[in-house]
Amino acid sequence: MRTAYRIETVRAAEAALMAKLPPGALMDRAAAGLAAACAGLLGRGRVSGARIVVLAGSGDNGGDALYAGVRLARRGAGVTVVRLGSRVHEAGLAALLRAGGRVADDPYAALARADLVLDGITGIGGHGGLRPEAVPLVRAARESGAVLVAVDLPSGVAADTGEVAGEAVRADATVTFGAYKPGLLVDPAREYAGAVRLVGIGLELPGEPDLEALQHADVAGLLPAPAAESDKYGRGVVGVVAGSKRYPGAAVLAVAGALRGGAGAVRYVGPARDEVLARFPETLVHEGPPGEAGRVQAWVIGPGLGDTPGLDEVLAAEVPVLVDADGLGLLDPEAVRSRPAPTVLTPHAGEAAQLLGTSRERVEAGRLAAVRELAARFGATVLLKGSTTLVAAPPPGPGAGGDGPASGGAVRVNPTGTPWLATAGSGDVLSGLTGSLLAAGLAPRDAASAGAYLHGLAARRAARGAPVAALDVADALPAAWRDVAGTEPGD
Ligand SMILES: NC(=O)C1=CN([C@@H]2O[C@H](COP(=O)(O)OP(=O)(O)OC[C@H]3O[C@@H](n4cnc5c(N)ncnc54)[C@H](O)[C@@H]3O)[C@@H](O)[C@H]2O)[C@@H](O)CC1
Ligand SMILES: Nc1ncnc2c1ncn2[C@@H]1O[C@H](COP(=O)(O)OP(=O)(O)O)[C@@H](O)[C@H]1O
Ligand SMILES: [K+]
Repeated sequence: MRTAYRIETVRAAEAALMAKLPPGALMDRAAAGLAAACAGLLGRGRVSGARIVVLAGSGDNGGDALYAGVRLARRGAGVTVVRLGSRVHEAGLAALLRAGGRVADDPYAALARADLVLDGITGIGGHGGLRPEAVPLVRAARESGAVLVAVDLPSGVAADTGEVAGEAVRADATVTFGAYKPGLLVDPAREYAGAVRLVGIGLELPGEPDLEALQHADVAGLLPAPAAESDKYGRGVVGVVAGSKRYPGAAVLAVAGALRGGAGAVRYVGPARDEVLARFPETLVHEGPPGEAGRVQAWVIGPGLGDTPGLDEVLAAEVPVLVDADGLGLLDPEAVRSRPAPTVLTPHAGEAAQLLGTSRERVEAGRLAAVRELAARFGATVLLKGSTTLVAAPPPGPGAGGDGPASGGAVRVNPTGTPWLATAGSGDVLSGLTGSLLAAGLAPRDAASAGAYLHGLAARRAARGAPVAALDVADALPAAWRDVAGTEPGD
């Protein structure tokens, strides 16, 4: 599990640790890790003679960068400091000057010649994005061809939310201290961070993070496996209400996902029975209303459904329900909140915007806030799809499903996937898959995060650098499942 903590928590852990250590010890640890990472990026034997520029802001983030500069200067690098703001970390600057570093006469000339630039403008103390005077320097650093290394965070991004107001440093790599910050894992900020390396500085952090990303072994521990005596009903039946005369394909895709999600049987309800059966003869089909379809342990409703017949009936069922696509358009928060069984909503940013009464752009700029807000408003587990897929469980309530702690618990960020997934119908596969995991007995937050994980992995396998169609993703799900399930704990 990869975990991330917000600024307040990191600062509290830092304060507790600093109280036990001599002054400067933590910054020294951070600078040592940073310098080692820079040496690695420059390459073996390339530190001596390397031209390094430190962009130093006024806080401790600049201090880290300056002390890393000291270590690199002692190994023979030529280190030049560009001061931003009225003051810099004076002890750090003095140490760097003693080690042979100097303050740049012409910052742009220094940047143009640099092999590596350290962005020490702001870290977790930054607010309000890059200031105007920093913008041209950051652009010059980006255009210079030097390796651009962000210290703790790319300056200009919001550590807690992943939001980026205006310009920010686009780093090749970020060396972060003590803990990942949410912004390093959530777009748009994630994209600015480049390759992220965590340097341990000995922080003791709380057991419950603000954000977590499952890894193979975590997902392996969640996936259902049939016992020797399981029958198909024991493994769970997932009901899929999807498709319409206009969009029969959505039904086929949702069923394709559902058949690969671990349920023992898939029941399809809707007008696309012929299309579904032609492709998947193993599907149980039903043409009447969902309530008469027979036993079902979890419902998926919405993909390609048009005007959503059956939504009220499905929501009335006392089993988990996943609502996607067209089903989301008519959703009444109170109807969802008052359900005794869990509900999972799987909007993309546009659908989330509609549900929240805001714009798509605002959802994409502030995904974490949007997913938390939706989970609270609907009392549902929400899987917000997109370039960073997030899963938030609701705060406790009738529909919470009992798997989230008091606050709703950590938001999960999905680490798999590929931009090739942005293809029509791939969301239908995901809703079928996730519904199937729900029917197999996974708790809502686990079903949603394991579903997103497998879906993203399958897409990567299917794509391997080329376009994929949604059905290719569904076809790659068993291989993705095997990759994950074959993982030993700790892998
Ligand atoms: N507290 C600790 O024990 C440790 C802190 N460390 C470093 O310290 C950093 C936090 O240091 P600080 O709290 O001093 O904060 P920062 O260095 O992140 O930034 C605060 C300073 O930047 C200025 N500032 C704020 N927003 C700005 C903006 N948009 N543009 C330009 N300047 C801006 C503020 O006036 C303040 O002087 C961490 O990110 C990390 O790099 C590490 O050394 C590890 C240990
Ligand atoms: N830029 C992106 N990078 C990675 N994955 C993406 C990106 N954009 C969309 N996706 C993923 O693609 C899928 C698209 O689903 P959705 O928007 O519901 O499309 P559809 O309704 O056509 O099925 C989701 O799993 C989503 O997370
Ligand atoms: K920085």
